[in-house]
Amino acid sequence: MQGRFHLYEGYSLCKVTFPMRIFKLMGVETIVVTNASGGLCQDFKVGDIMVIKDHINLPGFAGQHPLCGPNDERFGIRFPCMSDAYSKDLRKLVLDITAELGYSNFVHEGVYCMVSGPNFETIAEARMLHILGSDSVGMSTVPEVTVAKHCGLRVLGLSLITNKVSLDYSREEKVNHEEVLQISKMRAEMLQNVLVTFIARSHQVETINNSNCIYSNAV
Ligand SMILES: O=P(O)(O)O[C@H]1O[C@H](CO)[C@@H](O)[C@H]1O
Ligand SMILES: Nc1nc2[nH]cnc2c(=O)[nH]1
Repeated sequence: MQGRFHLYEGYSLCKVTFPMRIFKLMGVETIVVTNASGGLCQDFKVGDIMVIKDHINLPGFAGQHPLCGPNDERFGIRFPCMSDAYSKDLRKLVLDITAELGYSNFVHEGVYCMVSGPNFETIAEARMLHILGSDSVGMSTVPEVTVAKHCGLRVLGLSLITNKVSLDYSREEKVNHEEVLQISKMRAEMLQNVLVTFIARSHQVETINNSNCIYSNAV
């Protein structure tokens, strides 16, 4: 896919996640999700890639959850497990690939937190998210991954750190969407290299077949 639907654009989470169920019905088994996010982890630098190892579904805590409502048993169970939403095998494969490509210095694993947006975080909000265990924050991905996991798709998630989120009242810099787009363009080729190699090698991971799907926005 080129682009995605966002909650902040006014789409329901049912619409935001609809492509996942279409992919499932098409026979796709694995999805690769990419996004842009703000770095909360102080070790992260602008331009780093975060391999998503877990997420925090903040809108979900407030009842904005794509699986609310009657459960469609054709896709998955009522109470799905979410503790392994991001495949360990796929994470290992992509970490091996980035090491081989010489990218290790700017690739990390971390926890992505979804907020609804559309505003960027206040400093107090950013501090709270950091304390809660988030390494980066963005406005997408989590609903799609939740629905993908619900219907048995395997997920690889890559997040490009496009800006550092300010946790400090004395810092003057302000995040803006142009910066997000600019860093995304800057890193597009590198991410493409990673993904092309990942797809070529994905047969090495036992249960992957060739039915992979890339689902990205900013990159
Ligand atoms: O759509 P993704 O890649 O998550 O992009 C992120 O960047 C945009 C804000 O600059 C928001 O859409 C946010 O979610
Ligand atoms: N919420 C949020 N989304 C982003 N997308 C890219 N950067 C950011 C950020 O700092 N905060």
